[in-house]
Amino acid sequence: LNTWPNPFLDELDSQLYDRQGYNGRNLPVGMLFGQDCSSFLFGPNAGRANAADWLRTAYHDMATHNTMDGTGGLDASIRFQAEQERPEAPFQNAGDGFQNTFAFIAGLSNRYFSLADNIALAAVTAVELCGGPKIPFRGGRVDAIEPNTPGVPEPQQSLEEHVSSFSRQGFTQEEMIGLIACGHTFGGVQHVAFPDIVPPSDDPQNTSGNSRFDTTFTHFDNRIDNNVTMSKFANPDVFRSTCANLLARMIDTVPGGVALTNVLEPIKFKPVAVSLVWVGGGNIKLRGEVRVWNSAPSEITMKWKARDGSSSPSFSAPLVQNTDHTTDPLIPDSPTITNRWYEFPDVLHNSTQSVSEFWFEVKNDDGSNKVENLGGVGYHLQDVVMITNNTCVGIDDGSLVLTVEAAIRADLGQPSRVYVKADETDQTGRPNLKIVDITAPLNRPTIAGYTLWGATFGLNATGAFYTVAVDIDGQTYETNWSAGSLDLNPVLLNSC
Ligand code: HEM
Repeated sequence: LNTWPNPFLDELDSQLYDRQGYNGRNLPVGMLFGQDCSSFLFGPNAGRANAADWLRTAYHDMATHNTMDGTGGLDASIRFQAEQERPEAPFQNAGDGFQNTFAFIAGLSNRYFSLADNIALAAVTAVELCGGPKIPFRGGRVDAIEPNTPGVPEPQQSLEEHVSSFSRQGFTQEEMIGLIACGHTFGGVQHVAFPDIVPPSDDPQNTSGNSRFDTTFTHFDNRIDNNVTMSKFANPDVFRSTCANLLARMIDTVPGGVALTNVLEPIKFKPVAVSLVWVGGGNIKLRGEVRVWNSAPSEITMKWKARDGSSSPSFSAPLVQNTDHTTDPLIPDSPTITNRWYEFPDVLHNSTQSVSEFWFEVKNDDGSNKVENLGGVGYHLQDVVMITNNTCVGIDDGSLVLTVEAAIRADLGQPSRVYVKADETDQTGRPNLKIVDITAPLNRPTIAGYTLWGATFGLNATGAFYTVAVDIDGQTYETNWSAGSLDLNPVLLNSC
């Protein structure tokens, strides 16, 4: 895919592959990085595990799907209290596993990573980090804005009812048996949720009275005690590959009209958090890093072109590997993969010359050379708008306050609109964009071809991503930066 930048795919890639280490995403923390999958939101002695809650949440969210009319599916509608407390079906959504899952993942979503993608990835993370197989992952799920019609199977229903319910969800009887087995390798049934099925517990290590489906309730394996229909799954490889398939289909069961991405493959050479920043006095810097997948180039050189498309041998500087920055994608069944990070060169560019395009020459550790230029296209930048290093985030009375200062090119004429887009959540926890217009400065001197615009405002925000957008002559130009990359953008470390 030669469309760069693509912040949506970049973010999905980070969520899935920057699992442990630098830039590490937070879902794996819920598994304590797979080292001890017994970890539970409310401490160790409840006899419960996040892994079980996260997988069960994904299934119950999906189980409302109706293949006939395309309604329901994995769309985060399980977050609505109404869906968790269905009066017509007191058993199906019993227990606190859904609230627990949302308590963990709330705030980890953003404009590129919906709550529904988050639920799907939480299930994948639980299975992959707790001994299970790698599950193909796609992104692009859309969050429901209201509860779905009921549809989760209930424990007291007959086998026929279960078969017809799974058929409505898009699974055959055999797939139903498989999916339940794959799900019930984790966790158990809680006394607090099902007092008629499970007796109370006086075990101080199991205060919720969780009666486990098997003895390895925090480990993904084919041990599911007392299940005679499962002889095929006695072969652990068959169990793993069947579960990988069924669980992928489960999380990809989405409402009609929702288009998912292709299965994500790691971006092998990934420029991250790239932006031009105005550092004052007519000088700009090109900030960013490159994540290199599982190799250790001996040298990476950045080359660039000026705004007018010209280049010169002096438009060249080495990237510096930051040896503190490594990530492990924790891919099951793969040998240890180490991803390394290289920082863009700290070069001052003159704003009248500027930068319009860059690419890299890579010397690999085996002596071979490679040019990274998106297959000849090059990484293209806009320089119409950039933030300045007076941009900062502060806290006032416990709330986030964002101060934005943007340098906007003067030679293209007067912008019809300049506005900031910042991540917020709505009252149901769904990611939402706050859009704030910046009014034109009163007397605006032009410095080296740029005019400075600014605004300060409060945010009810997760503060994940920020954008300044400029409309000029029917065109929109945007610069993006993220709070997650604070130390990539030291400008943001300036507290206001
Ligand atoms: C006929 C279908 C199903 C029925 C009747 C059923 C029933 C149940 C019940 C009664 C519990 C106990 C819940 C609690 O005490 O909190 C449970 C737990 C669980 N279920 Fe299912 N289930 C079904 C299918 C599935 C599927 C397809 C999956 C996932 C692929 C799944 C994953 C889980 C997990 C992970 C737990 C453990 C939760 C924990 O320990 O906190 N279930 N199930």
